[in-house]
Amino acid sequence: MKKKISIIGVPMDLGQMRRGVDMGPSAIRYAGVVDRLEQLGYEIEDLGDIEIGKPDRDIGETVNLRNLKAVVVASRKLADQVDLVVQKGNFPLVLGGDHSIAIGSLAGISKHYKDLGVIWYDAHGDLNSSETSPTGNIHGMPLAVSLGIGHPHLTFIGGYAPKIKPENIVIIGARSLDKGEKELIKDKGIKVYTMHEIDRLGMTKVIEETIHYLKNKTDGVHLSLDLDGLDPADAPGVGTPVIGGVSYRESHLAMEMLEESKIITSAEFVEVNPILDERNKTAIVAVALMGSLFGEKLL
Ligand SMILES: NC(=[NH2+])NCCC[C@H](N)C(=O)O
Ligand SMILES: [Mn+2]
Ligand SMILES: [Mn+2]
Repeated sequence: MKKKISIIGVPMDLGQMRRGVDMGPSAIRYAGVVDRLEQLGYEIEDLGDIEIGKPDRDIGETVNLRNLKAVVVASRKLADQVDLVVQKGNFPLVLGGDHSIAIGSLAGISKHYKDLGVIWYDAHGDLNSSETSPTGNIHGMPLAVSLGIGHPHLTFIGGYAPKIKPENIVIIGARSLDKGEKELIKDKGIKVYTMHEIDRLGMTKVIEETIHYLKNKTDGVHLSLDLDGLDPADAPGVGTPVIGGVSYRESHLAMEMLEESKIITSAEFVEVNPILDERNKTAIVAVALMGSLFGEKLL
């Protein structure tokens, strides 16, 4: 029997400065996510969107943490929703919204696992804190926050920290890392497949190794897929594009292999910005990748 999928939209744009990423969930729904997954035989429950507040007016102690208060409030709401979905035994599928939403997703999911694994499919490490961030944008911080690094208002969402262990993380697609992020990766021994390794090994080997690396030490794996992990030629509708990324074909293969492995227990697709997109291409790509992740086959 197939698991029921619960979709949660998070129209969050406060974790960065490009307007339009709040329309990501609409763009992904418009690209037909519900029909696509229903056709695969899943029962879909669309829980609608989490309510996102207004940008913070006062800066105060939140220097280099843009909109900290509003991000915290939204993350708590998302964590509660995701928590309920996992409690019900459904598969949480979170649609973003900027990548700061991973803070809430992981806060709601991780409490249900002893050793949650995370696959971070992204051009970036998102391992900054207010001390290392060159921008103050919280979407560049969620993976660090989930490791318990950062402002306590963020790291303690859900009432516990850390959410994940460094040895249970695999980053795939990295090609833009800030100085502090590189230091953290070395310091914590986080497994990273940069574009260099993807070029050298090929995606098949990268995903085989990733599955092997996570399979026996984790009791669940969350896929956090930032569409900017893909090359901007295939996914132009993102706020922080970086050339030289993973192709659509490679990403498609990665999703199929993850589906076959049955290790993925929750997922989020983030940073879809229809304002910056070309005819909703990036949302269409996101939905195609979701199709593969949930078992779509040509024959
Ligand atoms: N989720 C993302 N797109 N993150 C981009 C982060 C870019 C940069 N490293 C920063 O900290 O601002
Ligand atoms: Mn990114
Ligand atoms: Mn990201």
